[in-house]
Amino acid sequence: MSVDTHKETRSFQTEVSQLLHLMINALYSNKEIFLRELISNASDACDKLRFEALSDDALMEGEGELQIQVAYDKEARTVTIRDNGIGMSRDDVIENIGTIARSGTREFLGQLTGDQQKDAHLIGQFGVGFYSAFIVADRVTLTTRRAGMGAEHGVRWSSDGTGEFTVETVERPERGTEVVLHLKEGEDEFLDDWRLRHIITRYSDHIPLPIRMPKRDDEGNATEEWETVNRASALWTRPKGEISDEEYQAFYKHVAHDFEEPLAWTHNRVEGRHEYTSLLYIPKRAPFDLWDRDRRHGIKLYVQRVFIMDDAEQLMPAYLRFVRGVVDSNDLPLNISREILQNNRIIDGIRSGSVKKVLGLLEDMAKNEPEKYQTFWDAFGRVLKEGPAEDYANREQIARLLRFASTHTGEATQNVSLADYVARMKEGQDTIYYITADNHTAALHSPHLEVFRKRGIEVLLLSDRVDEWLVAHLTEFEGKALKSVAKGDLDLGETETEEEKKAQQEAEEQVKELLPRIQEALGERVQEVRFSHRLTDSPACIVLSENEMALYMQQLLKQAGQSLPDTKPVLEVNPGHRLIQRMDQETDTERFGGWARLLLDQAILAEGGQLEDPADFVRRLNTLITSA
Ligand SMILES: Nc1ncnc2c1ncn2[C@@H]1O[C@H](COP(=O)(O)OP(=O)(O)OP(=O)(O)O)[C@@H](O)[C@H]1O
Repeated sequence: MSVDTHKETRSFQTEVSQLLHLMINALYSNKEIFLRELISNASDACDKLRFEALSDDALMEGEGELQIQVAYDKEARTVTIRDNGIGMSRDDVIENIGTIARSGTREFLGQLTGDQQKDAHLIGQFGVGFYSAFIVADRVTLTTRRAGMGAEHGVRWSSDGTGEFTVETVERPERGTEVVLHLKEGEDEFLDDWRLRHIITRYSDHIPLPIRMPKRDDEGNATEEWETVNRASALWTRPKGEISDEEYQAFYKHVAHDFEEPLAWTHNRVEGRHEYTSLLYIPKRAPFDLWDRDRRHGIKLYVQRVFIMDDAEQLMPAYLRFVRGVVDSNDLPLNISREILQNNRIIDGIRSGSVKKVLGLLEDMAKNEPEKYQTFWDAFGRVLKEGPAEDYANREQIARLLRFASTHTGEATQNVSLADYVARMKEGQDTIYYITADNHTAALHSPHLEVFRKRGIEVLLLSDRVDEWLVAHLTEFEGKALKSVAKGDLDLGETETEEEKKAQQEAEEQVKELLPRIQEALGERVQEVRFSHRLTDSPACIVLSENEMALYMQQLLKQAGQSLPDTKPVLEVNPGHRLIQRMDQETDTERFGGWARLLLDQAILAEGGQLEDPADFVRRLNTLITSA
């Protein structure tokens, strides 16, 4: 095979250029992180080689010890990071360095504001990896060779970070990657032995490979000898008591590619039937692509300290996809593949054990550190809400972790637990009431809440997309049924006083001829017209049957192109309302029909539904107003 050696100049993908520009400003105050990022990449590359070499020993090319080297050259004003890991082919380089192949990148860039501090957070969440080199360097040259390929397949990539890069094929006997940073004017602080060692021990101490720097002689001059600067043992293998919070935090930043501290972690060595160690973290913030259910999961799988794979989604269910960390098994075979992981008893055991640990960690936090838990909930609550549907076995424990907005406060913050709700239930109340709506305000102002307000009964206000899905699977909590206030018959049972019952009966008696008239006027448009026990201020509302989807959800699905069975709503009218009483007096059939349609249409609108012919609605409304 002939080798394509030509040198080509290419442009960065537009997104990369934008990111580079914004990142350099936003992260400047934190510039030393470039070293952590490049060491992280080097360590990942060594992990990958070790794994691939399990099935193809030749990839090691006779050089067994994996290591990372960091050096600097005062004269040339360069810092070099070198690894003997998997390396890259020419195609790999073009694909990996110079493009960002992540969905949602454009949306992410759109969120950046130019406000340095805010952007730094966002960019941190996004992860800048290799590109962070350009914070301190005005030229970066990466030379690499993929393990197992001939020396003639070396590749050199070079760029000043302003829009273009060059790639050429070069001779490179050593496998692995070398990144040379030509420092910008004023960045000489990194041409310092002590400074570099300090950064390495601060951020990369836990990297399980040796990170080496040239040994210095008594005069401070570099010798030919290399010495290990970091601790170089896998953090999770050490006893808990010997690991400081700072070490746990630094390790998190490495595994999670996050710039922020984690919110909490749980570190466990499990012995017995299966032996494994897990170190699992809850991040503080949601990564920008968390909502994508197909995105990569954050657990790294190791077998006896050998890295096996990233994003082992079999280790964490989707509703806990925000968890990051490592699992290291002693029982799995080293040659395990993704396919084998699928139906593996050991993996199933590790997974259910890890889920328990995470749920336990969250439960502790909710109990002992409610403010911290709120931070967690605000970031990841919507994901956790997928839990009861996905994880039937743990649904009670998950239910205890849920938080909702509620009429108790009326605020949009989701901070009411089901247990809080139950503790406040009225005498005689045996049901947990909720309403689902398109947004918090719509929920809070729904006519369905009127009678609950009057009786002082709390209603949970559910307005996340996932909520309909949640309540379809979570039908009870501690023996109390969860029920939508907008669906099915409403029986407020013993909370209704005799007096209230009597007043309702009288009001119904007064307008009792009305129901068949409205029914006739609306014909096929409704399933049934009946008197309501739900309303105090509104004249009418739509009621759905127990297993029907809320109107705003039906709307969403229709917009997404799904065809739904045509269902007809039940219209409930408020016998005590003036509009209803006036309709009772209306003798003109045509005008009565107009009022009846208006009643139905406004009830649909209040429910977040959409009218089939809004212009017609407006015309009818105006006719009625002018004739009234
Ligand atoms: N030293 C290296 N050896 C081999 N491949 C590397 C090396 N550095 C980077 N790469 C490749 O380039 C890709 C992009 O690296 P980059 O640091 O930009 O992002 P990342 O590490 O994938 O994620 P993040 O942006 O979250 O850090 C890596 O996924 C890897 O495939």
